[in-house]
Amino acid sequence: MPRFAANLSMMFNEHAFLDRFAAAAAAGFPAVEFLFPYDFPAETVAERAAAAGIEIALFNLPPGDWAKGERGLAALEGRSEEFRAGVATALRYAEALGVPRLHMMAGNADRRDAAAATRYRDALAHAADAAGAAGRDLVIEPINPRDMPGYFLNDFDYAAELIGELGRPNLKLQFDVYHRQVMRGDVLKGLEAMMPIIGHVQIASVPKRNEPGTGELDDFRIFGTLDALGYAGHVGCEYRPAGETVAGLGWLARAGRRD
Ligand SMILES: O=C(O)C(=O)[C@@H](O)CO
Ligand SMILES: [Mg+2]
Repeated sequence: MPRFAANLSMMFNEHAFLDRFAAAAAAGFPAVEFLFPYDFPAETVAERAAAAGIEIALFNLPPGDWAKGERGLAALEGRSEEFRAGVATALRYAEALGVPRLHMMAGNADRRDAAAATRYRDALAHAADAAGAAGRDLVIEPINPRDMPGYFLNDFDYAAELIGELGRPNLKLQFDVYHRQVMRGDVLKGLEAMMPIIGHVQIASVPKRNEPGTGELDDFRIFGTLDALGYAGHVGCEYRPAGETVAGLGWLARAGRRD
């Protein structure tokens, strides 16, 4: 069975953010992930995770003004100083929280705009190098245009090409099964082909983005494939519980039973 990480931005929303670490641990998760820790001092988040005895698998670099619709700064014009400050902040949090990898969001920009593509590439090289110097991985995630219209990184092959071209050993792909299925399908072959560059996996049912096992894919077969491919990283459970979080965890018991 893969190492599941509860996504605290979507799951356990019955509790305040800092209480979700203990709730996830009590529900049997060995790890968590979330969008952003920056509303709280790093030391406070670290204390809550340590008290719950739970590992933090991943969080994102600061995204710009999320409430105003910004979804990362990397490809945006005139924001490189803010982007670089965000990289430093994220690495400070990663150190305090003992987090091995960070997700760099791209921002809303047109991938066919050569200037935006150059900005994205430069930002990626900078963030990967800074993360590498701090002993951390950096991951990038193609996101489907239905959920995030206008998002720059909306193609798996493009992401894989960039990772290959930049050639940083700590720069990897975040393979979100939900986005892959919405954009392209061919999930099992995609996992197989991209496994050498995959640094993090996320899962949710398609199309409702609820619990695994409730949508159009055989999510349990996907878990088996990840095991068969030797994937040793985390699988982030980035889904919106259809009801109360714990009441919807039957899928986790079933994944453990492999039936
Ligand atoms: O939306 C997703 O999928 C994510 O993984 C987030 O980190 C970015 O919004
Ligand atoms: Mg995702």
